[in-house]
Amino acid sequence: MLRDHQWAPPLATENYSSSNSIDNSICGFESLHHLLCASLSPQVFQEVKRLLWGLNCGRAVEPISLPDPAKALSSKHDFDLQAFCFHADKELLREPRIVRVGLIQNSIALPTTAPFLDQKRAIFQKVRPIIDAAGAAGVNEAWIMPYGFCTLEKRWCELTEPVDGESTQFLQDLARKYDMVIVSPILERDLKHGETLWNTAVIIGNHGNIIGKHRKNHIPLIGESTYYTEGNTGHPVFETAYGKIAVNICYGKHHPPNRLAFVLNGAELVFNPSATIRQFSEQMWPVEAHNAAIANSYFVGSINRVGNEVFPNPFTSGDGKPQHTDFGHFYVSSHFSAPDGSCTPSLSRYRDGLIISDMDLSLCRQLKDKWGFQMTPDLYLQIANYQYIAHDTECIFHIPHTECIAHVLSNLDMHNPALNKNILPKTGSLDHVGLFILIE
Ligand SMILES: NC(=O)NCCC(=O)O
Repeated sequence: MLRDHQWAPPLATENYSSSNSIDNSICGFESLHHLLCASLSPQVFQEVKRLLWGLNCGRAVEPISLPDPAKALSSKHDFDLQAFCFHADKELLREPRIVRVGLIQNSIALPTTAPFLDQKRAIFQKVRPIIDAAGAAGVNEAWIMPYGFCTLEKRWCELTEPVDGESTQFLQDLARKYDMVIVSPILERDLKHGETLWNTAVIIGNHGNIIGKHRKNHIPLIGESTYYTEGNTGHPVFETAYGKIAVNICYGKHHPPNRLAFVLNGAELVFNPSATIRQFSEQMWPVEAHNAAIANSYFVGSINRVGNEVFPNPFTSGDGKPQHTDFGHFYVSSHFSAPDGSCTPSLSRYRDGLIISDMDLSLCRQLKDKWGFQMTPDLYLQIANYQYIAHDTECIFHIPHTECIAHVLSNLDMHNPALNKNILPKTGSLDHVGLFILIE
């Protein structure tokens, strides 16, 4: 949007691999949606939109208008603000279950060389007006710190917090103030159990209470695995005042059985807070999110970090390329995907932003009834058991904390005791989560 008027179609010979490397835009546009809207005739754009973003109840996903104070905050603090609505069919026996959900994408606020406490507090200050803007909150993987894991330096461990630490306290006040549920992904230090580190999402209830936590359950081999291991919280689904939610942290989005486990435990909305760059997964980003929503009949909220983070000491990424001081451009592009295959456009590829969506959670059940993708869970449970046996000899000593077992048991039991009987041997270890907000 910022530079749309300067854009001209690229020459056929132009090297697309460098076409977005200067300002991280897409040929001068903030998002694919902006690019196509400006480049195609209205009729062609309508048809392209139908194919790329789908139809919800027979119509394009509708933008909705937001109150003026929210728009004023977005102009004043220069963040992208977009809002949409997903409908469901009217049911005879159930009232619509409409919730309003927000995802926040944000960059770090100070250079990675600034004192750590200043870095963290500056992010709080920056995110505060975005949360104020919609009375909704957003998600990023480990949102209160740079993505320092790529450097392999252990100094970033100083930015760990316990589940009830400073960032949780900061968000608890806002959760109470706006009556919203917030998911906050942090680098957790478990002070009660040997100071173990985890990549964790804390789920804060609308009364400021801590509902629970989830620990990232698939760790990519790109540095993170030298800080923490796979989480031990299973696939918890959290009953909130507004709906049943789960968090599938970043790399977990690539694992279909992982995505399936959340719906088997009752999830209606799954957040995917991420920290990832173009070279890894930009082309997979919308495809995997939409696929997760379709295959599991739940809504997905995908969020990524913003910007390029430059670190003081050069490092390599183990790919044979020269040393560098930044990991790469986080392509951001936060958006929502719905169980019927429709989705919202993405937020800016390079600016902070807040995307809000009203969604009727009835759509989850309606799609289950229509397509029946969950009619044959036993097939998948056999696979789950097989995998468990295959790993058994290696993993037998990985006994989760009692507290975690209890947590997993209660979550599983609550939603599907019949299936849990079979799932328990596999999920007898715990995982974690990210950050999002529900309003109303
Ligand atoms: N942070 C993280 O899990 N990154 C993995 C890369 C990706 O999944 O795109």
